[in-house]
Amino acid sequence: MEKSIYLILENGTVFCGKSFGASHDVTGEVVFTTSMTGYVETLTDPSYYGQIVIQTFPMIGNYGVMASDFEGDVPKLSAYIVREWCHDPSNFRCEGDLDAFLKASNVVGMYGIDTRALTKIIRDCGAMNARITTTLPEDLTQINREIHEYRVKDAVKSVTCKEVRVYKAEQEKYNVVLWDFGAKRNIIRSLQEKGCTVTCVPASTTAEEIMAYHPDGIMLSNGPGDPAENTTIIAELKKLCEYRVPTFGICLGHQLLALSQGAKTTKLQYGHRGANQPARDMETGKVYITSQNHGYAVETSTIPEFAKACFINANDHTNEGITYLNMPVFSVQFHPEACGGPRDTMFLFDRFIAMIDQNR
Ligand SMILES: NC(=O)CC[C@H](N)C(=O)O
Repeated sequence: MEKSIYLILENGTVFCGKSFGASHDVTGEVVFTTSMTGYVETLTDPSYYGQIVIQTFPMIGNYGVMASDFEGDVPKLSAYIVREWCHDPSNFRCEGDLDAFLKASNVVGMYGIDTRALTKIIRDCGAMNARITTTLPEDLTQINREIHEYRVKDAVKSVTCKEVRVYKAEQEKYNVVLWDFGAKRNIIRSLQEKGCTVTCVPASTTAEEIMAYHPDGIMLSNGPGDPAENTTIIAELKKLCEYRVPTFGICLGHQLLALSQGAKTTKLQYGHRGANQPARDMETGKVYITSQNHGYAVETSTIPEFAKACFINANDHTNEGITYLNMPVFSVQFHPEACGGPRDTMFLFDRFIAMIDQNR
């Protein structure tokens, strides 16, 4: 029999569920993702660092876990909540089940709770902190204070690569530096497919050090945490932009780029996390279905006059992309590299390559 465990939300609500995966107490920000598939990518996406992730889809794990779908080396999220997990996955690529994977990765899992009720609370009250605990004390005052005070610290520093790594393209045509703030692997794969040899550099790299690689293009990766906290990176990025090298930013990369050019970011009520978020191309009016995972957004009214918004979210009209008019630079809030999610916006990698070609 699995043990009972408790989820204590910052607003005082307590859910009782069952334990799977690792079993220890953990605190984090609770967020939900609406993806129906792609849970392996969700579990290993470094952008979830410090978060307790809820899957709104009721049954998770039916095709098992396979290392070739990982988006990072190991899971960085704090805990994982599902309605029900699949004990007997079926898939020719399956290498193990969800429970074994969470145990091996030391990630706390919770199942058997009403994830719909939980998601409704997050939708109404906004993303909030929570604690998962094996023992529920009678007096919650102390725990409630700790939950309330919890903040993710050093998010980017905790997930960036420790040293430079080079990923060769089969037929190398371009040399791209990927500034790694917690990059998903499919960004690297997508660039390699386009003939880019990718030099992945740690978040602490300076603009001068990046320029020393003589890059044809620069890719700014996704990553965890509050974008505005990365003040050193933002200052380096401002310097880097002055070299006018073709640059493409994704998610956190998009936010950092905007911040470096004087725009502001705000926290969304409960963020966009899922595989069917609609992003409207503001020039053509065409709507693309995109994969997303973010809790912050660039405030449209703060976008500088030398830039223009090029995508907006068709649900809540928040900014989803910016093109800079004074330099060969553009960025998007969603994930064109997909995984898990639709490949509708893969063409943005071609746009980046075209920018590089034009600049040569
Ligand atoms: N996936 C990402 O890059 C997320 C960016 C940022 N941490 C946010 O939550 O908004």
